[in-house]
This record gives sequence, structure tokens and C-alpha cells, in this order.
Amino acid sequence: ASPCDRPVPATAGLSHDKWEIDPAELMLLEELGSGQFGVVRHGKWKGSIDTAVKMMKEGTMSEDDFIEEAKVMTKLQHQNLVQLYGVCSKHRPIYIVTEYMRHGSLLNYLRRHENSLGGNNGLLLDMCIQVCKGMAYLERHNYIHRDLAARNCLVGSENVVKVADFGLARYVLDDQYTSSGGTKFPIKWAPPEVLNYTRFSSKSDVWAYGVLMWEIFTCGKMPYGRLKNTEVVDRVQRGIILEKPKMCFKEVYEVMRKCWSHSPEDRPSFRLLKDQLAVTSQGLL
Ligand SMILES: CNC(=O)Nc1cc(-c2cccc(-n3cnc4cc(C(C)(C)C)ccc4c3=O)c2C)cn(C)c1=O
Repeated sequence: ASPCDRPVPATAGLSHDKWEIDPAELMLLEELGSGQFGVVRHGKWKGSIDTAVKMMKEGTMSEDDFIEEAKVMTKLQHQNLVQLYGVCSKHRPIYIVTEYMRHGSLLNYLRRHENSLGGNNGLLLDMCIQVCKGMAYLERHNYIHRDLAARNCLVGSENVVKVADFGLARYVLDDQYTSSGGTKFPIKWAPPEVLNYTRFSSKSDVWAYGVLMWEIFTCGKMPYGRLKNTEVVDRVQRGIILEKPKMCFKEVYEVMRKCWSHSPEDRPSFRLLKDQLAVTSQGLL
């Protein structure tokens, strides 16, 4: 449309593309690792703000759809969500710039600190509660994660835990990851309705959250051990659930079991889980 008949955007933010970051303001530092979309580096934004910069490998992501969604994602702000600062979309590869978490993934943190975390039910339960708060915020905003797991949570200073990469699963082009038959599909975190119909919802996130609680209380064990994906699908569909981790209070295991109710309606919301875990935590500690 010609500029004259294009409506003036309601808020200044829209007109100045405030989700667009000028790459000249970014200083790229050491490599942090690589994920579904390629290499991620530590970076400094405007000279002082610590960031993580995902450099999107060509062909790994439906970029235009993501750039559209980024406008929504930058508005999701909570102390237990890894903040999306913005994108550099005027060049290729595009960059996704987020908050930096100094201790890396929760899964590696649990495995590295098993000895000090092992007996500390208070700390482990606090980690569960932090993730639950982040997920309750997403639930309130009708936002589904689609790949909640300890590997997709990050740890900052003072044992802060935040949920990362929420909603990004929708933009992955690798069908080994997106189709439930694919080798990269997170079968062990998926409820029956996702295994059978890929029907994602906040209640499928709640199932995955139960598995994440199990990961936390086992200090990062692989759910179902070395069972093949087909064996896990069979067990989940027959209602066989993960056993209680040795060091876990039975009241906490009860919460996990509710997250693994076969039908989504019987699973608690994150809102309810948050309150239940707070009560359990006061009762036990
Ligand atoms: C020492 N500190 C750090 O390492 N800190 C950090 C490491 C990473 C990091 C590094 C390498 C790879 C990945 N990674 C992992 N899994 C992913 C999974 C997906 C989905 C779509 C499959 C869910 C998408 C992107 C990623 C992804 O970028 C991350 C998050 C990100 N952030 C914010 C940090 O503070």
C-alpha cells in the first residue's frame, strides 16, 4: 500500500521496530554451544548488556514466520523466562538475541552438581517452583512451550532457573524433530495425545513439566533409561509412568503423578501447580 493510506502505527514501538537490534551494537564473544538452529555465542549489547546470540543456520528455521512472532515474544516478560531482547533480521544469517544465563542448561547443571544438590530437597523443589512460575505466566498468556525439558531451561546466578526457547519448536524445519516419528522428537516428554495426534496444549506442557520435575529430583537422569522410543510410547499409552526418584518426598511424587494423568483435563494447570508446590514446600521444609 502507498505510504499515504497506510495507517500510522498505534504505538511508537511498532514504528521504530524496537524488536530489531542493530548488529553494530553487538560484540560477539566466546561460543556457548550449538542447538537446533546452529551456533550460539555469548555477546555484549550496547557495550555492557550480557546476551546470548543464536546465529540462525540457513534452512533450519522458517525465518519470516519467526520474525513476525518475535514481536509477540519480546512482550513475554517474566523473571523465570529467558528474555528475548530482539532480532537482527536485516542480514543473513539472522541473529536471535536473548538474555544471558551464566551457568548454562539446567540439565548439565544438575549432572555437574549432583553431589551438592543430591540431598537438598529444598533447593530441588525451589527449582521446580521457579520453572512452574515461568510456565504459569506462559499459560496465562495462552502461550505453549512445546518442548519443556531440563535441557531447555537455563541457570543464572544464585540458583535462578528460567525457561528458554518457548514456542520456537513451531519454526524448526527439521522434520526429524517436528514429526512424532522423527529421531529428534522429544518422545519421553510427550503425553498420549501428543504421541497419537500431536495435539499440543498447556496441558501437554504440564505433562512435560512432570518429567522435568523427575529430571530435577534425579539430578539429570535420562527418563526411562535406555528404553527405545517405541518402548516408551507403548508404556505411556498403557499408563505406565516413571517411578519415584529415590531422594524424592512422596508428596512431591504425588504432584508428578497428577501431571501424568492420561487425559489432559485431569492434569492440574500451572496456576494450580504453583499453589500446590508452595504448600508442599512449606509443609516439607
Ligand atoms: C555458560 N552459559 C551458557 O551457555 N548460557 C546460555 C546458553 C544458551 C544456548 C547455547 C547453545 C545452544 C542453545 N540451544 C539449545 N537448545 C535449543 C533448542 C531449541 C528448540 C527449538 C529445539 C526448543 C531451540 C534453540 C536451542 C538453543 O539455542 C542454547 C539455549 C543460551 N543462553 C540464553 C544462554 O545463556
